[in-house]
Amino acid sequence: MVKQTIQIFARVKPTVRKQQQGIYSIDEDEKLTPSLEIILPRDLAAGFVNNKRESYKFKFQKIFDQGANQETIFENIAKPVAESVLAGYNGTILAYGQTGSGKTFTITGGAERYSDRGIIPRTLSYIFEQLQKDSSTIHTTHISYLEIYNECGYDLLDPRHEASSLEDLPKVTIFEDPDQNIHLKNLSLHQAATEEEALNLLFLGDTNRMIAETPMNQASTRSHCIFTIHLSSKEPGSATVRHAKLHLVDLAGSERVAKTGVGGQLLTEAKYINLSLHYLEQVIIALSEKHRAHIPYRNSMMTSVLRDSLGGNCMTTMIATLSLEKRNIDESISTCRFAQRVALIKNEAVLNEEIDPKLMIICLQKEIQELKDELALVTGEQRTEVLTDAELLQ
Ligand SMILES: Nc1ncnc2c1ncn2[C@@H]1O[C@H](COP(=O)(O)OP(=O)(O)OP(=O)(O)O)[C@@H](O)[C@H]1O
Repeated sequence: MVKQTIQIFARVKPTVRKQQQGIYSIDEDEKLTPSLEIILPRDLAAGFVNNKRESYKFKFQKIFDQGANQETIFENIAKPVAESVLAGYNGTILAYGQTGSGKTFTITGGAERYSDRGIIPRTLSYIFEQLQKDSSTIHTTHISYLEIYNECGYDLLDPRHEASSLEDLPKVTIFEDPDQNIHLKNLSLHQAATEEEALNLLFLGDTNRMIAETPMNQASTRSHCIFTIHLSSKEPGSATVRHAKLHLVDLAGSERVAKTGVGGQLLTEAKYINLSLHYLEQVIIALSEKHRAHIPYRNSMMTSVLRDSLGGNCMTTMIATLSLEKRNIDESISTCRFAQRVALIKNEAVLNEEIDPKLMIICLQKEIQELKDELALVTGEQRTEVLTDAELLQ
């Protein structure tokens, strides 16, 4: 078992204007945990908080400033998680931040340049490369891609997606088995034998992804998306199968409704998004408090799906994406505050091994035959007939 708190990282999006200097600073002392200081300009300090504090400091595992490229992000954040998934542990990477702060860019990547590939394509590439190297184990990889929009789940890899509107598609629903394990109904799992097949599934899902526009971001994604890589592996001849899941999560924008200036349908979306992020926050608050017996996972679909990633059997990492411009200071502070709470959550990851009953029968049959052969050798009696009822009973 590996006990670990959720790892938190910060990534600052490049700003267009030069005037943003002096709004934040990063202290990268080798001995201490790096800290990000957000400095409130005087005019904002009076309005934003009553006690007129002028700077806020937040600690992160690592802080990636504007110049950090996608390769650096992958190497530092995603690769260690991918490695533990390959070793048989569950992993989750969550991107959290306001609209336009770079969540999608970090998780999926930008379409313009190959070097802009984000965590998902790079992780797929790394995982398949490692699986290919390890020829002593039999591996199977499946992909699922879930979108949670207005508290309803949709399968982004449903082939009917292109032909039907969202409302006509069967909703993905949650059910809990008697052992309290969560299962998702109507979410398809697609086998991917190669990196290319897995990437095609990612592109298919992204094409189907619900996009609506808000005044803040021309192509803002108003939903939560969970891309999951399911890995199974077993040694040849063994009945023990290892399962590990890697959730790569692009959350919807965390900003408040008032600021986006939306109405009608978009306001409904914003309410739902805020509601599900509010439930996520409640779960995180409950988990970060000691001795809390009840954790309200069931309140929303997202927290139900991510139950294991939050305070459960999983190695979880969160990336706080920040757009550190003057007008975004309050949102950036609230993103950092959220991250500080998340950092208090302890997870306990265990190896997910189970015995495949069919393989077990084959192994036992083989063992029986070997024992029979051994017995025949000792007694000198070659018996081929089946056991009598009395012998079976015995
Ligand atoms: N580190 C970065 N380097 C270069 N461009 C970036 C970076 N981060 C974000 N961008 C660009 O900024 C824009 C907004 O980013 P992105 O769509 O990833 O935001 P988001 O947080 O996912 O927003 P939403 O909540 O709407 O999904 C995009 O055009 C993206 O390409």
